[in-house]
Amino acid sequence: MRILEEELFPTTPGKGKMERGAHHNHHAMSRQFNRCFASTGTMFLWALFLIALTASYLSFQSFVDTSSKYFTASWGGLHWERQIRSSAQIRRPDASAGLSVLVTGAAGFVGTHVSLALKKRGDGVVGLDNFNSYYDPSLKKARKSLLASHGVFVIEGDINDARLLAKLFDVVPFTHVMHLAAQAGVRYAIENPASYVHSNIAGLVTLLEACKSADPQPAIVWASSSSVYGLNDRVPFSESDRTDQPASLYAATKKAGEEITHTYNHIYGLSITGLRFFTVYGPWGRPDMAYFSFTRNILQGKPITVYRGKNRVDLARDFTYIDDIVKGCLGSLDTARKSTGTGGKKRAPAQYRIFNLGNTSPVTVPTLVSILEKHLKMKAKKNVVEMPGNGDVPFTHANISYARTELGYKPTTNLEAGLKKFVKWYLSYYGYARGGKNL
Ligand SMILES: O=C(O)[C@H]1O[C@H](OP(=O)(O)OP(=O)(O)OC[C@H]2O[C@@H](n3ccc(=O)[nH]c3=O)[C@H](O)[C@@H]2O)[C@H](O)[C@@H](O)[C@H]1O
Repeated sequence: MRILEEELFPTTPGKGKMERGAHHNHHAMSRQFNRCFASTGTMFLWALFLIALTASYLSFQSFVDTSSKYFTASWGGLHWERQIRSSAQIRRPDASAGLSVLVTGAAGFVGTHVSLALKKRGDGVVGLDNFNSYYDPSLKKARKSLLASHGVFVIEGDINDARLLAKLFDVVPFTHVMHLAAQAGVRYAIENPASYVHSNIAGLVTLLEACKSADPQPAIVWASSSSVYGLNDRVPFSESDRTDQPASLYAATKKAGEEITHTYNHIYGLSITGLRFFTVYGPWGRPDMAYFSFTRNILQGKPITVYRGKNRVDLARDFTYIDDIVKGCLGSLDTARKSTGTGGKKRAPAQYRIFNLGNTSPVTVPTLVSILEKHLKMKAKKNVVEMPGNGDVPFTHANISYARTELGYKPTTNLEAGLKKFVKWYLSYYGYARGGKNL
């Protein structure tokens, strides 16, 4: 018994046996050697087995982590369905003219504003958001509370959760989907490329699958991006300009979204409107964006980094105020024609549109900083550095003629006025207005 154990689990494989073997004849030695070799081989197999076991345990753990990260939301039940139905209820005087909209990314910046605007005019709104931690989730929770106080219910869930989506379309026959959930940010794609594929590609397809199978099929309005113009240098950017030279993975996933939505329009008759937003800013904005992080740093006396293009040329953006964007979104929902498919089959050609929603007057980043300095009554500590090659483009500038004609879109807030409103909100939200503190 002891021998067997020694063969199976030698403490120092081979060593002792070879030393003993020196006193035996050649055959005995080779027998010993074979046995020793067999023992080493057995141990090797055991080691392999243990490694495989550990690897499968780890990958299972990561699968569990990933799944639970995305789908931890607890949803379902009668109370939950009642909340959804109530939130989706149209309360316009003429209910037949009202919309019932599923807003994805509802606790996001644009999602919050669009949801509020729809609710205020009596449309039904149900929000969906995964509350991920790309930026401070407490800001998203605060937006959720704001929405709740206006009667908009936001479900905590992921657009990749097909079961949840199917359930939602089961509970409410949404007329429209305003799809704003996405992994945003141009430069973050270098750090976390997978998150862009997860939300902007996989999530989009899961959502489109749910919309295609829904009965009735909703019309879809969704957020593309000015970044699809990439290295295009024809100004101002028109919808017909080339968009095949993206400068970032973010841009590439938004461009892919335009192609993917086209496919669903073509095959299944989904009505699609893609909106190319140009650097949207305003109250309740995104902390990862330049105007927001500059404000935070200026108030805290910390330096800001201002990127500059090649040959010391300032970067410029067609910064667009949130209220103008909201008008463009509502105009798109109102003019969207119905989807034409049923039972997952197209019955007739459906509408497919893409619009620029910009402000039409680009402003340089140093000018953005001076406007903030003026409103904050504080000087920024600026580090001017050459733009790192991580996805930025030198400038953006929207031609909005098409949106003006089709949607009646007409931006009315310039950067000076819009930043004034943003700073007012920022000071109040973070407690400065009450002599409070930096967050
Ligand atoms: O239109 C869009 O489709 C995109 O708009 C937005 O991207 P951008 O236009 O890059 O906005 P934003 O980060 O505010 O940088 C503004 C300027 O400040 C410069 N910038 C930025 C950071 C910094 O530290 N320093 C700096 O100079 C920077 O080089 C740039 O010139 C959205 O984030 C994005 O999700 C997408 O929707």
